[in-house]
Amino acid sequence: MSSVQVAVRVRPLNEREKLLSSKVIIHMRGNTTSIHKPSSGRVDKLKDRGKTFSYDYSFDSTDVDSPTFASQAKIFKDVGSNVLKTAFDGFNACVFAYGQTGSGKSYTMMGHKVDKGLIPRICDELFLEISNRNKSEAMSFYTEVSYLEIYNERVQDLLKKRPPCSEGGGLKVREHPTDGPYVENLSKHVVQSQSNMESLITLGNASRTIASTGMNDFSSRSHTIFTIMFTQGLVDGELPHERRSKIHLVDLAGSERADSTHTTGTRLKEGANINKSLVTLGSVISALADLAVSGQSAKKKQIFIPYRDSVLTWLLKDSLGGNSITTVVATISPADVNYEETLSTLRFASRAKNIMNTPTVNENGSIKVVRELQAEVARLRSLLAEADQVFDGDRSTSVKKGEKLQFNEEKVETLTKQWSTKWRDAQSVLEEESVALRKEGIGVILDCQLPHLIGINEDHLKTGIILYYLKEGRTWIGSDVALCNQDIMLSGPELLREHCLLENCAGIVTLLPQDGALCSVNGSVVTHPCQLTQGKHFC
Ligand SMILES: Nc1ncnc2c1ncn2[C@@H]1O[C@H](COP(=O)(O)OP(=O)(O)OP(=O)(O)O)[C@@H](O)[C@H]1O
Repeated sequence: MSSVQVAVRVRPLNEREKLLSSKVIIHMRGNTTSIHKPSSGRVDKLKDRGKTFSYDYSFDSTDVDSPTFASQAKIFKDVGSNVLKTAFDGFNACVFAYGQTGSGKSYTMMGHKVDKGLIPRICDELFLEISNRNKSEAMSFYTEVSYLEIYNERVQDLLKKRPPCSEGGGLKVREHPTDGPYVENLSKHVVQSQSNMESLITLGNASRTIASTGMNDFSSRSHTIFTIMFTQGLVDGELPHERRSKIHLVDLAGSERADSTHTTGTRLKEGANINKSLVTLGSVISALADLAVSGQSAKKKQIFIPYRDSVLTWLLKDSLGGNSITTVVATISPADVNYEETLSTLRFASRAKNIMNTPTVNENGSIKVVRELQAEVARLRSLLAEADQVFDGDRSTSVKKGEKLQFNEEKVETLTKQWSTKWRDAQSVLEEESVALRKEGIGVILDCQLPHLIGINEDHLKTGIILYYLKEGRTWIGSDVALCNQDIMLSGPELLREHCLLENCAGIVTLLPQDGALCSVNGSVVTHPCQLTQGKHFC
């Protein structure tokens, strides 16, 4: 069992709060956070209106010159590095940022280019650690990411263009009998470097639903979940090991109050949906907290956790009360004008502390079987050795044990081989640089982030489709009788020996037809250099 870790972070006063001459009502000391109610008169002043909460971390980011200032690097050191340790140990991890609109959730999770937040720092450190471990251990790694947003209770893939939710383009959430809730058809991208990861983050962020509200000029109007699926493989002696972990990094939309955000129309509808999932999140957290304190009592059986009441809680089911090591970062404003919202966030964070999760190391099931068989092999071997020393006259028992031993040994060998082949295949996908085949429904989808050509035979009765991956530099296309070797060899009546060449310069591909060669793009004949883009039909 592991309790949810809770951190609270207070940001500096913003320009609006300064214009309103707001007072700072948040004070942090060690792990505690105190809030003081803004006074409205002399009588108020006489009462002690301060409330103090204790958390795992209280991060004070109000004043960059203060010796206790909590920078982005400090948040990563205390929260992010723990996430990575958890993942390398084979557990699932989750961090989610919760707080009022404009309180610093996106700043904490994503940050800015020059002041990176948790997500980019975790990704950078992940690849740094992978390269360190690659040097010293016989280990290999396989990393995939997905990025989604939940907008108006619909799930949208941020890494793949699909019809907008308003046109019925939302993805479906389903439940796997053992792996739990998942998003059907959500794209997963194989990532092999930090720069690869950075491009995907930039791509996803550009697709987020953001708008200006009264509280924040760049307010996130959706909840986002950035997920890293991380697998480690190792053959230690004869024994294979495979551990998988999922890291969910969640940036929630802000809790709204129509009066403070001056919302109307679309923004109001968004606000209602954001509130719906945040209210459900609050109910789930309260129910889980009750569950943790109810021990073995009869009341425990009556506690219902309303995960299914919102898409957000349904997808985060495992991170809340399940198989994950989870951290909540509650972000708050220091200003007196936000007293009510801030107090409500601090109370939410306090309740979240009570949640108990049950993280377990995620091992590949077939490898568990190999381990158990190995243990059985060792046991049978020692029984046979004992029987040889003290011959008890019962040969048939020894023969049976010997046969079982041989059977188990063969099974261990076969399963180990099967796993090694599967793992090697996964690794070769990485080597082929981001080219991956994915089953989708009854079809197969090709994910390729590099420039490529797909060759379709003119004879429609032939079913072979060839993928030509376009390397950086020049790719020559011609016939097999050309004077110099052609990279792509085709055949056909009008094909010249050296027909054309494709020049790939940092992902920009230009077609250069040779003199007299018949080339066409989207049905128009091309005789001069022409830039090709995704989806063009080139003959
Ligand atoms: N710790 C901090 N230090 C400096 N600036 C901060 C900090 N936290 C937030 N800010 C600034 O405050 C503004 C609002 O922050 P941010 O967009 O992260 O809020 P949010 O909670 O994600 O809001 P929303 O829910 O509306 O998306 C941004 O301009 C951000 O740069």
